[in-house]
Formats: sequence, structure tokens, C-alpha cells
Amino acid sequence: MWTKPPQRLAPRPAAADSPSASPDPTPDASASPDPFPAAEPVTSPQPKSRSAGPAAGRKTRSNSGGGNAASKRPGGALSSSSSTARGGAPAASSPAANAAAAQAAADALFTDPSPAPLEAPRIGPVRVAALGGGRGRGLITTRTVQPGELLLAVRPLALAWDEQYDEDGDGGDGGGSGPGSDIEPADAKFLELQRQLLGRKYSAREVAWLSGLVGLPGGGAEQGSGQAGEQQQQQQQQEAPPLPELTSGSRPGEREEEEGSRDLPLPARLRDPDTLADVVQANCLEPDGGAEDEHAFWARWAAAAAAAARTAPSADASPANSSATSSPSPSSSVVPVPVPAPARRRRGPMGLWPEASLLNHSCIPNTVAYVVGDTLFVRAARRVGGGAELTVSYLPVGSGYGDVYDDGDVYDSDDGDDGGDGGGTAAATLLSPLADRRGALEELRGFVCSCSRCTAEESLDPKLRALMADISEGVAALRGDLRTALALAELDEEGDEGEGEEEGEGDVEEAVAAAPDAGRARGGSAAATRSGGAQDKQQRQQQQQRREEEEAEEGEEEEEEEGEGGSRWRQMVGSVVDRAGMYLELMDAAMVKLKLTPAQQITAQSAVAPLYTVLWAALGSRGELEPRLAEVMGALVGEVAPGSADHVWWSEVARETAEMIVAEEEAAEEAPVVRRGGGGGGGFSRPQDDRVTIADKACYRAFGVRYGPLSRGVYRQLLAARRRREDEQQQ
Ligand SMILES: C[S@@+](CC[C@H](N)C(=O)[O-])C[C@H]1O[C@@H](n2cnc3c(N)ncnc32)[C@H](O)[C@@H]1O
Repeated sequence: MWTKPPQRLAPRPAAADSPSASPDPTPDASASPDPFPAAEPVTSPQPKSRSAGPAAGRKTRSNSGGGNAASKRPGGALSSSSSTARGGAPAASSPAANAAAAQAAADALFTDPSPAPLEAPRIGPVRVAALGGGRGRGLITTRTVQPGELLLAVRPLALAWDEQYDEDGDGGDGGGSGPGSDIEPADAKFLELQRQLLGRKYSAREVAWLSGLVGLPGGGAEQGSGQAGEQQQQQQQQEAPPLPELTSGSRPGEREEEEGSRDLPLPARLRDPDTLADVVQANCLEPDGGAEDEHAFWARWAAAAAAAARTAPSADASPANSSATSSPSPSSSVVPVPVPAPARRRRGPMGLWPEASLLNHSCIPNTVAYVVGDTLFVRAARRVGGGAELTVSYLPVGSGYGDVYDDGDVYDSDDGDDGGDGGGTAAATLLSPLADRRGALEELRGFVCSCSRCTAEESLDPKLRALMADISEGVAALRGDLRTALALAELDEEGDEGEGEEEGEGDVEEAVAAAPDAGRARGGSAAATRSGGAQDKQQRQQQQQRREEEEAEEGEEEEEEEGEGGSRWRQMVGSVVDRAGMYLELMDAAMVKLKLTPAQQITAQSAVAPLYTVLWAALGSRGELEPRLAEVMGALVGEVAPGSADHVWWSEVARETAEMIVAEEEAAEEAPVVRRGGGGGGGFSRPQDDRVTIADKACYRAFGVRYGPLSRGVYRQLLAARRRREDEQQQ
């Protein structure tokens, strides 16, 4: 989400200053045979100053590890016994079962079966329809679709990423956007899209698409208001070109045919700078995620490929073989599977994907979109009936999972650097109250949202809405205080280092670096804590004893320091925790008093959800875990934006937190063990395991929505791989 008014780029003659064939819009496009064919040709070379080097220093889990699959040579051969391949579809025992398992593994990549899973564009059970109510066209389902089902896999006309412009890699305003530039990354990307569109050539079909975007709502024509505006809209819709047909283009050779005829310039009307900027502004998408999705995609793909090759009687049944890659034919024992190993961070895609630009917005969307390579994947995020409209969010989710420490534009609505109106509407997220969301959509996209969530929120009691607005503003202040507190903590820590580190303060740095991932702040890496369950009892008891002693000492030191006016940061964190707790109590009291239905409660809580994040982060900075907060965030984000990166992240945190708490209870021998009833063959079960199981199920569902149906084995692999990357990054 860019926070400044969009900037316009003066048109240049196509390719006039760019004789060379252009690089992939992503940096580092040097070395591929890429499993995704190269991006659409972009004929303007990218100015050097905007090709940022490797991003560094991001503190978010979501951006940990990561890299650029589109620009990397496949990372080498994997054998079927490699760790990446382990845990794929279970090996089957008869030839028929083998073949079925192989097919299932291949099909699991896409729920609409196709022999060429990686070859976009792929169009699922969707079609274009004219919608009423000033919404222009939209995409509707042609049948009922299930959560996780693939709806679109489509290629962009233009695409830019944060790290192309964000020198310091923090996604914020740290003077990034390329050496010597003070432009915001979001603005830089917005300009880059226009530059790419002006610089490239088009097929006849693409020209038709682009022409169809002009003169439609939000598509480059000034809209009047009131009755005149409506008449104007109706007239434009009547004059608009016929609805485009969505075609997969996966007939063999079709793609090549089309690329061969890609020699038309951008339509003249779009060469007008204002029109081009408007069209890009109205139609570009900014899906969440980034490198993590590429990791997940390839881990899953590798597992399916390996499982298929293990069981396939012939090479043809392997997804590795059926992809568009140049992967060698698998044999039955060793499976060379090209798996890109993205090594760099990648986040913040902004692109123009023509087919997906037909998706209208909802503040409670029923699809989720993310990018792998340069292909946009759109999956159903919920069960959607046949003929129903599909929607995506134009706003970021904004659970703040990675932004507590960033000057991230998600929250910095009032810090005066956004060049906006100070009201911060442009920085609103899906987890902002109605007025902020509407303001942002109106300012940035030029329409007033009246989706089902907005309507439901509108009908809440005005006093409750006023309280929600106050809390939302208060949360911005809490975030500011927490950032200050953590900066102070860092200073404290530096001071302590100068004097020789004092016992007990050693985890401050870790806490600062790791919260909101509070688990990391709990004295030792999550990996160490996770493995606690496997340690023998005596060792665990010793550890627990040591921890208690340390905590006691730490507490005494803190009291001393605070008595001397020291440890200001702890006082500030304490104040953040108290105020956040007070807001929560106020919300609870209001919801009880007004007797809100569960649905209304979700509507109300969603609009102030960042409160839970701030509280989580504040507690995390003191090394405290509050599992309920992570559960609530996972559940709320899962209601508002299922399958979003935020949803996956919070579900995973909730799961991990549950595991850690149980491990600690076990270590402290607090965990009850009860005899299992029924015919389970005896044994014991523990109520605390249910907590982990419930959290694990929720997490599995979140992964399944984002990445499509997953086997348990692949899910475990994805979790393990994410943890490895996170733990590596923490070190
Ligand atoms: C990316 S286009 C979506 C397709 C568009 N409806 C069309 O006919 O081409 C974005 C534009 O669709 C309209 N739109 C999208 N979501 C909307 C919503 N929730 N309510 C009203 N209009 C919406 C706005 O005019 C917006 O500028």
C-alpha cells in the first residue's frame, strides 16, 4: 500500500531508450532456466540505481530466509531419499496404488488437473461477469469451490518487488528506494509498473485487455458524482468492450504462438500519463507474502515430485517430468528434481495481472493471492457457491506480525512522513475500523466499499464504533511507545555490554530482536525449547530450576534498577501492557453489555485486532508468552483473511506457543496425565495435548488454504523448513 498520492510517469516512446532486451523485472534475473518461464519481456532496462542489493536486517518472520526463485538456477538434484523429499505422499504398495498415489501427488499441486502444473496462465472454475451496483465487471465461480482450490495462476504485464528499491530491506521509509533516492518503495514500484508498461510490447489479446481497462470504473476516466456520475458509469459500461474470455493458454504451442506475435505498442490512450497512472492504480494488486511462499511452493512441489517418482511406473507420471522445466527424466530410484533454493528475501510484490485485475475488493475476501516466480496464484479462501462473486483484498491484512519494530507503512499513519493528510487513512489495513478502511479505499482506489463486512460494521452500535475508533487510535500510540521502549532496551543492552554483561540482561537483545515472536524471547531459541520435550526428565528439571533461579535474580535486579530510576524501558513496556489490557477490558465489557452475537463480536474485534499484536509483542519483550493472544489473532485473521500470510503466521505462532507451554508444563511436572478411556488399547492421554492438537489443526488448515490441499507429511516439512530458516535468521 503506497502512502503518497500516486506519481505519474511521463510516457516515453516504446523501447526508445532501451535497445537491449530487458531483464526480468525482478533483480538478479541473470541465471535461470526458471521453472516459471521468464517474465513478460520488459523493454526498458532498469536504472541501475534502483536495483537494490540484497536486503538485510529485516526482523520479520515472514521475510526470513527467502530469495528470488525467478532469478535462481535450480538448486540441484534431489534424490528420492533426500530430506526435502521425505514425508511426501506415502509410498504405495501395488502398481495400481502406486500410480494412484503418483497422480494424487501431482494433482495435489493444483486441484484442477492438468499435465502442465507450472505453466501459467491457468484458469480455474471462474468466469467474467457484469455486476450491478457500480462494481463494473467481476469474476464469478462457475461451480462451488472449496478452500484452497486454485482459481487462477496468471502472468503479469508488469511486476516490481520491495527489494528492488528498499535498500535497507526494512520495507519502511529508511531512505530506501535505491541509492540517493528518497522515494518510498511503494511509490517506486508504482512508477516502475508504469515504466514497464510503457516500455514493453504486447500481443493483440493483451492490447484488448488493456483497452478494456480504460473508461471503466476506476480505469482511467474521471468519474462524476451523484446521478450524473451513475449515468456516466452506465454509458461507459455500455461502451465498454465485450467481456473478455478467460483462457488458459495451456494448449501446447499456444503460448509460443502468442509470444511470437507480441509486437504491438501500448494502446495510445494509455500513453497518456494520467490515464496510465489511473489504470495502474485501479488495477494493480499488492499480494502479501514473498520468499516464504516460494519456499513453500517448491518444498511442496519437490515432495510431490519425489513421491510421484518413487511410485511412478513411468517417467510420465512424475510432476517433475510434466512441468515446463528442463528437469532430467526421473528414474525409479533416483529423482533429479530441480528445486530452486531461494536465498534472498523477497517481499512486497506489486503487479498488474490482467485476469486477476477483474477481482473486486472485499474487506472479508473469499480468495487469497500470492506470487511465486512472477506467477500470481489465486486460491479460494473459503467455500464459495457456484455463480458467486470472487473477491480479493486491496488492503494489506495488517495484523502487524512483522511490523512492530519496523517503521512499516502499515502503522505509521500519524508520523507525518507519509505526505498524506495526517489522518492516516491510506495506511489503513483490513484490521482497521470501517472509517479508516473506507477512507483508504476511496483515497487510493476511488470507490466506497460496501462489502458485507463494511455493512455489518456500519450496523454496530455507534457507541461501540466510537470506542473501536478510539482504541484503534490508541493502538497507534501504544505501538509508538513500545518502539521507544525497545529502542531504550537496546541502549541499555549496549551500555551493559560496555560494562560487562550482567546476568539476566542477556536476553534483552534477544527479546528486542525477537518479539513479537515472544517464544524467541523466552530465554533460548525456540528450537531449544521445542526439543525440550525430548530431553530426559532430570535434565528438564535442572533446566527448570536454573530458569527459576535466573528469573528470581533478574526480578531482584529489575526491582533495584527500577528503584534507582533505571530500566525505563521496562516501565514503558509495563505501561503499554496495562493500557492494552484496559482497552481489552473495555471492549469485552461493551460487547457483553450490547449483547453482541458471535458474528458481531468478530466484526468488532477484527477492527481493533492490532491491539492483540501490540500486547503480544509487549509481553514478548519481557519474555512472557500468552497463548490465548496468539490463538485469538489466528482466529480473527482467519475469519477476515483466511489463507493470508498473516493467517498462516499467527496460526503457526499459536501452534508453536501451545507446544512450548506444554513442554514447559511437562518439564515442571505440572501437566496432568489421565488414563485414556474407551477402546484405545489403554495408555494415557493428557488434556494439554488437545491444546496442541487444536492449534495444529488450525495451522494445517491455514497452510491448506494458502498452498492448496496438503498431505500431513508435506505440511510437517513446510513447518520444519520455516523453523529452520527462522532459527537461522535469529542467530
Ligand atoms: C481492479 S478493478 C476491478 C474490476 C472492475 N470492477 C472492472 O470492471 O474492471 C478495480 C475497480 O473496481 C471497482 N471496485 C472494486 N471493488 C469494489 C467494491 N468493493 N465496491 C465498489 N467498487 C469496487 C472500483 O471501481 C475499482 O476501482
